[in-house]
Amino acid sequence: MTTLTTLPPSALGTTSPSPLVSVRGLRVAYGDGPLVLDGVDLDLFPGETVALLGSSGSGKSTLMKSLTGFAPITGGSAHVAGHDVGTLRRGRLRGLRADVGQVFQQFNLVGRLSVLTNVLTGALHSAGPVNAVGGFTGADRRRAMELLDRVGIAHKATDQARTLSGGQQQRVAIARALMQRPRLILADEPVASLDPTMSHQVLDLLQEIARTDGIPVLVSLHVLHLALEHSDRVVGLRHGEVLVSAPTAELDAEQLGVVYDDPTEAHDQEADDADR
Ligand SMILES: Nc1ncnc2c1ncn2[C@@H]1O[C@H](COP(=O)(O)OP(=O)(O)OP(=O)(O)O)[C@@H](O)[C@H]1O
Repeated sequence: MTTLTTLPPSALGTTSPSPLVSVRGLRVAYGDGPLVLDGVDLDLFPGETVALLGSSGSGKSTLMKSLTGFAPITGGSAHVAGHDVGTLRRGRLRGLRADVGQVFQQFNLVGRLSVLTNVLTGALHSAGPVNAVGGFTGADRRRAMELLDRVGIAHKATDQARTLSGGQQQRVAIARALMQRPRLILADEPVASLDPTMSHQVLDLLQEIARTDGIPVLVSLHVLHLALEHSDRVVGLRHGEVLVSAPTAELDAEQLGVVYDDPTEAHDQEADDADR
């Protein structure tokens, strides 16, 4: 089995920033079950987009959940924006989760609410109970509109979210994540429900946000060539272990085949994507 690991460019040189996320020897098991993550190391640096690849069941979602305290850490450590996730008690998890913007495959918008209100709900992560009840401020509304403008759908602000296309809904979800002023963005299969054109647009947007705002973006993807086109670094998981961690520019589809149970899986995905 081949393990391909090189340091990210941002980790080289004397002026390199500290990682915002630092995971070492992470082990996760659900209940009495087997280890789902087995000794995972991961660093995420400001401004980089890291694609997370692996077969179904390899542990991609679990790794993301472990960064927000939603997965049972049984060994090793995960530090996220200054939080030591494995040691946080329930009350402190709120602070961690306010620092992490999340984007999901099914967008997770409230369909009957307006696009603008959906974006505003991102502000609730940092609001205390009084603010949450008291409504949103004018400054909140202005910021939400600016974010909708940034993601290209300000003209849809008053529409019900359920009336938007999938690609538009995912843009709303990204604006909502930005509303909470995240220090990290986790995107779990954000384009799995989108056509190829929309997929490229959404991934371009995430990469632009990472670069412009200096926020690390960790994005799990099933389609290999999307990872090669839209990331600065690739981390490949297989059966809960990191087999590949290298700058995207140093990788090709052949090398990434090692992360799949069936090496042809990677190439089949590209054919599937082209057929859609
Ligand atoms: N809440 C849970 N309880 C028990 N087992 C779980 C739970 N969540 C995930 N698992 C198991 O952990 C393993 C990894 O699952 P995970 O969802 O992290 O994989 P994945 O790589 O994200 O897969 P996919 O690409 O299909 O989303 C699987 O064997 C899964 O059955």
